[in-house]
Amino acid sequence: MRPYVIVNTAMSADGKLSTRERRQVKISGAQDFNRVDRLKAGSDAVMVGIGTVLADNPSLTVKSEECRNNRLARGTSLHPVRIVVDSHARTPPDAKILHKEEGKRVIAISKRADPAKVRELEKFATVIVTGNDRVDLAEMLEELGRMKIRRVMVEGGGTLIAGLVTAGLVDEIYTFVGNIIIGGKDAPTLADGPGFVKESEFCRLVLLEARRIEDGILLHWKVEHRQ
Ligand SMILES: NC(=O)C1=CN([C@@H]2O[C@H](COP(=O)(O)OP(=O)(O)OC[C@H]3O[C@@H](n4cnc5c(N)ncnc54)[C@H](OP(=O)(O)O)[C@@H]3O)[C@@H](O)[C@H]2O)C=CC1
Ligand SMILES: Nc1nc(O)c(N)c(N[C@@H]2O[C@H](COP(=O)(O)O)[C@@H](O)[C@H]2O)n1
Repeated sequence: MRPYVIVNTAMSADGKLSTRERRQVKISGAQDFNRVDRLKAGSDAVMVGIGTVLADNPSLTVKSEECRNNRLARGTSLHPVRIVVDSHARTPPDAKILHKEEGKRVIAISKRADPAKVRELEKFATVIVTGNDRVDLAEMLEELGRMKIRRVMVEGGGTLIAGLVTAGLVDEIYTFVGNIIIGGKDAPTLADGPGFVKESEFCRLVLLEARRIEDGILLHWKVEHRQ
């Protein structure tokens, strides 16, 4: 069974996740960062696409002492499993996600990945192989389920989220909308990729909550799955 998948992103008031050069922007304030930390701490795994690793070099660790202690008290590892979706094994061997603090890492690759790069990554991470040229997201999630990962938080970016949404693999979405305009038609958004053409293909959402946090608003959506 695939894990429950929760997407979390911060976007500007005009719906951008970062600048057109894919430069990371601080959109959330301290209060929202704490919420994200709690969401992460409550997950078995946190996932990003290779685009985010190359652009931001994130560590994806749980930050607050309280959240770390709660995880340890529950008998789980200090940090959720950190997962990179990376068809061609482009994750730099010195990426922070592979080295910052203890914990399990998973790199999901396709059959087309360069074996030499894969061998290098296997020193730091468990490698899952699905798909011929691109990671098969449904198969990857099934494999994560077999690894006893029940709840995955996806931190982005827009290309990976679009792939997951298109494949009907997302259950909930949190979007924090901050009080800035980043602009630029080429700046990343929540769901990039080719987009849907027909209205019947659109991903439908149910609004669970809209809450002010500092100078922005948090939207919490549930995804309506097609029967
Ligand atoms: N504000 C926020 O909350 C966040 C912002 N960001 C921003 O987002 C940007 C990065 O986003 P983006 O460039 O879209 O990269 P992503 O992190 O979404 O990674 C996309 C890559 O994932 C790989 N991938 C493998 N299989 C699939 C699949 N089946 N479907 C989709 N993708 C797949 C592809 O590379 P390959 O084919 O090589 O495997 C693809 O190019 C950065 O600017 C970052 O700062 C990121 C996270 C959160
Ligand atoms: N929640 C949130 N708010 C913002 O303003 C952001 N820019 C992001 N970006 C995401 O956070 C990751 C940073 O992870 P680490 O602090 O290195 O653990 C970054 O890669 C984006 O995924 N998120």
